[in-house]
Order: sequence, then C-alpha cells, then structure tokens
Amino acid sequence: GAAKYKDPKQPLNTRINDLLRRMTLAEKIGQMSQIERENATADVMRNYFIGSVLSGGGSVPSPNAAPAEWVRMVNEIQRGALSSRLGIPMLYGIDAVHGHNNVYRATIFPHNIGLGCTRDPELVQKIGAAVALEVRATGIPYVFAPCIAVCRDPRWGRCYESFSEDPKLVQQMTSIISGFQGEIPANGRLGAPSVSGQRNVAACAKHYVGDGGTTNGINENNTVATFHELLSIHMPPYYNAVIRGVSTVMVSFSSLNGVKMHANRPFVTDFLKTKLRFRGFVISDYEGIDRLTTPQHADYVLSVKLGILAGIDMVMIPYRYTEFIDDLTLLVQNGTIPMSRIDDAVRRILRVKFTMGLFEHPYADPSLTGELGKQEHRDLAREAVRKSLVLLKNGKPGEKPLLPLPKKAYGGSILVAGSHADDLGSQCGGWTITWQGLTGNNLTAGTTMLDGIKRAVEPAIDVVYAKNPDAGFMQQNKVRFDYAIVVVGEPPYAETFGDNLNLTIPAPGPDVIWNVCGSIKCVVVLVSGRPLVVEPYIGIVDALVAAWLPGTEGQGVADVLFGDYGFTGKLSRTWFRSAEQLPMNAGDAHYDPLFPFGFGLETQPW
Ligand SMILES: OC[C@@H]1[C@@H](O)[C@H](O)[C@@H](O)c2nc(CNc3ccccc3)cn21
Repeated sequence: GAAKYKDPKQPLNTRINDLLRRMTLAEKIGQMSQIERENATADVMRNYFIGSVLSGGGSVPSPNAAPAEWVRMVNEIQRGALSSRLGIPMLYGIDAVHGHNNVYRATIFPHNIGLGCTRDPELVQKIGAAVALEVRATGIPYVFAPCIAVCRDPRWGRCYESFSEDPKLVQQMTSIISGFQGEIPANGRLGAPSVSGQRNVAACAKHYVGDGGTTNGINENNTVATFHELLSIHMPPYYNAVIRGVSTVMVSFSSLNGVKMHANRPFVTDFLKTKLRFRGFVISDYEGIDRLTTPQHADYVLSVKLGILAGIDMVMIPYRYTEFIDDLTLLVQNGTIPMSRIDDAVRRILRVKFTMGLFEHPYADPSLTGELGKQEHRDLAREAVRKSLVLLKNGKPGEKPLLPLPKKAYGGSILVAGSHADDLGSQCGGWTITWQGLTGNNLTAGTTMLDGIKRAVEPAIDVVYAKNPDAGFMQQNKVRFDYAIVVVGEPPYAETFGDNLNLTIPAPGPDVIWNVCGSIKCVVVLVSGRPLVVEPYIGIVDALVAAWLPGTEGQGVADVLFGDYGFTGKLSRTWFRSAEQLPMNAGDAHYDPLFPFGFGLETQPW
C-alpha cells in the first residue's frame, strides 16, 4: 500500500521514522534549509529538496499584492517542493509580528510594548487567532512570532517588539502563541509542537535567549548575566512557550557572556531540548550562522559546524543555500557532524510538518482570502489600541482634569498639531509593509489619529490641523481654539536602526510642544516604540498620553481621548527621567523613574 508516512492514520512517530529512513543525506539537508522566496523557483525547490521558504521583511510577490497573488506564489513554490522524489511539503514562514505586517491592507495591531500595557492576555490571544486567519488568507502557515524578549534597556532598537521589562508580564502574553496555534490538546505531550488546524499557524518563540538584555541595549550584542539572572529574567517566557506547544524557537543573534547563541550548545541543546523537553524545531536567525565569525561569513564551514552542532535544526540561508548544503554535506561525510545530529534536526522538522497537517493540506485554502483586513479584526485592533494607551498626566496641579475631552468645543474649533497626527506609517512603526516601516499615508489601509479625531467630535466642530505651528501661528490664534491635541514621536525603525542612546523626542516635536502648549490647553500624545525623555515638558502640558505604536486603527486613540472609553492602560516598562539612568527596571536597588512600571491614570467614560 501507500508509504506509511503518507498515511495520516499512522501514529506520528511511525510516519516520521518511515519517512526518515527513506531519505538521502541530500534530502535531509534540504529539509534543514530555509531560503528567501525570491530564490524559491520550482526547480530550486525540487533539485535541492528545500524544506522551507521565508519572506524577509518587505519581501512580497509584488507591491500591494492582493491575497490571491500571495496564494498563487505560495502554491507555485509548494508545487515545486511536492514534485521532489518523496514529495515533502515546504513550510513558508513570514514575520507577522503585529498583524500580517508585510501584506498590503492587512490589519496592523499595536506593537507588543502597547499590548503589554493592556494587561489583557485573553485579548492578546484573540489577536493571535485573528492574525493567524490573516496569514492563512495569503496561504502561509508559519509566522516568526511572537518575540518574547524581556527588554531591559529601551535604548535597544527592538524594545517595542518586547511585551515588557517584567518576565511575569511577558509570560502572561505568551497567550498569543495559543492564539496563533490553537490550544494544546488535552492529551498533548509536554513540549510537543501543536497546531490545531488549518485556520491556525505554527508559531516561533524568539529570540532565544537574552536578546533583550544586551549591554546598553546594543542590538545583536552581548548579554552579561549570571545563570540565576538569566533564569529569572530572560528564560521564563520560554517555559510558557514550550508548555503552550510552540512549534519553533528562533535563536538570537546576541551572545551570552561572550558566547554567540547561534553556537551555544549548552543552551540550545542541553537546556532547551533536553531540560525543557522542547520537541519542535530550532531555527537560526537571518544569516545567523554567517555572523558567528567576524567579519561575517569569514569561515563558513566553521559557521555551519558550530551552528549545527549547537543544535540548530533549520537554517535561514536566504541566498547562500548551495554553499550551506555543500558545506554541511562535507561535514557529515567527513564525520565532523554525526548523522544522529542531522536525524534529530529532520525529525523535529517533520514532527512540526506532520503535526500541523502540512502533508494533508500543503496548499492554501482559497476560502480564507476574505479574512485579510476584515472589519472584525480591525475592531479587535481598535479595542487593543484603546487598552494600550497609558495616561501619564491629566490636568495641572489645582486644575480640573483635561481628559476626557468634550466632543463639542464651546468655541467651535480645536487644534490638532504635530507630525504624527496624520501619518499612518509612523503610527504603525517598523516591520510594516517594509522591514524598516514607512512614513506617510499611502502604505496601506488604515485610520490616522487625525481621522479618528475628526470622526469623534460633533460635526459642527472645526478641527484645524497644523503639522508644525510656529509661535506666530499660535499668537494669531490664541483665543480661537478651546484646546489642542499635539501628536509627536519617533520615526519608524527596525533592529539596529532603532538603537538610540539619548531617547529624546525627535525634532520638531519639542518645538511643537513648546509653541502649542505654551499658548493653549493641550494634551500631548506620544507615538514611540519606548518611553522617551519627557520631563522637560511635564510642567507645560495639561495632559500626556503614551500611545506607543498603535497600528492602522488610529481611531482607538480618539475613542479614549473623547470619553467613549476610559483610560485603563498601565506601563509595561519603567518611564525613566533621562537615558543616563539606564538600564533601570522595577526591582532595581536604585529606582528613580519619572513614572514607575505599572503606572497609569484612569478616566471614566462619559
Ligand atoms: O525576517 C526574518 C528575521 C526575523 O524573524 C528576525 O526577528 C530578525 O532578527 C531578522 N533580521 C533579519 C535581517 N534583516 C533583514 C530584514 C528584512 C530583509 C532583509 C534583512 C531577518 N530577520
């Protein structure tokens, strides 16, 4: 009859063993290779037995491609993979780190720093489930998310990808894994990968381990920590991820006490695989093994040897896949890498593919294309925006609170000022449509905060928008406006481009605050991937709101500013006074924040 591995009624391990014993070394090494989609022709897939394909940030079939075009592309690559001798389906992975963020018209949710402020793990689980549907709408079954970093220094360019500085809060937010993958089955085996069905996706807990603890927050740098500090700060979210059946774990570019994680066998193999009993597969980061040497790729045979022997099972080799395959083949044939290591890697990869039903459902489900950007998901994102906002000041001493704002301004007009009030790209931040993100309003479908404000106020109210009002404008209009909403913040950035040692509000934000708030009543809304230096302005503003990176559903900000909902958000990380204090986290001996971890004023809805 049919080969046992093709029979879904066979026990999982029977299928794995039956397939593994049939595989040549080339087919095994092919399964361990993940290449960039632009190289993934049907011929390459078939001839190199490629097991996985990725979209790097911004890698799309065409600009503003519709779901149907994504489906066609993914299916075409899959056809190539299935035409190989054993017909092992390929696994397509993409970064869906705050919605399906590479895809035009996808719902973009608040980045993780804002989700941490909601203190709502159930909401975050629903977000995972919604994102899974939007990812499946494009025929993709695997996401490089969630980032479960515990960011300990906001000078790190990726701090917004971290739910919190507090490991317990990050542990709670691993609920997103159960949203992505579905809940583990009652009889599930601890550490076994678990994807419930074809409306779920395989997830990836990243970046293992200590990515959020590097010195001065320098991206991809060195985390100095005792074993106790590591286990009490950076490791806890991985316990929860493994218990929740996370299918994959991505290794961090960073080092731990001087040892590169991509070459760290004691942690990748002995701790994660043996001690924590993780039974999914470990994937490298993008050219992560190349970066084991300085300069990167200086000794690729050594890189391959160290990475694979450390316990990496699948290697993200976007372009140099033939070199990887040749070098690994050589290392196995000359006995440097035992076949048992290769077999462990392939078993783990096959376990994920069999468990998630990829052999039975290798192609996209075209009935799901309508899930992308669905209004129901946008409403969920709008709720998340509302709950992510943190109210840091409301009313000057001895004065009544400014928020919630009245929807009818007595003088008939309000001022909205600042670059970030009408900039969809900036309110989404990095990892949106492109790797680094974009400014402006043409990148995708969404609602700016200005749009939201205009919809929230009474029709008769005149909303005047001035991106960068100078002192003259304010002088001429001193009595015209009842109050102003000033929206300023950071430009979009990702990874190392976001590393920043001073954390001040970029120009012309401070000038806008001085000009507007020095003249009329104002609420400042800060759009940023982390706390910034605000102490100099605290006295002059009437109210201050941290909005983080809210995503496409900007009207969630107006919902709370105008009292349809109350402020409930609580800081997911310490708000420092100046960068000279950093790193400074709750629990530290010297703790002198402007606003402490957990702080957040509340308002009642009208
Ligand atoms: O996009 C794949 C991975 C991502 O999952 C990791 O979290 C992140 O560390 C990561 N960095 C790169 C390298 N940068 C890059 C991004 C987009 C296109 C090309 C290179 C790729 N990736």
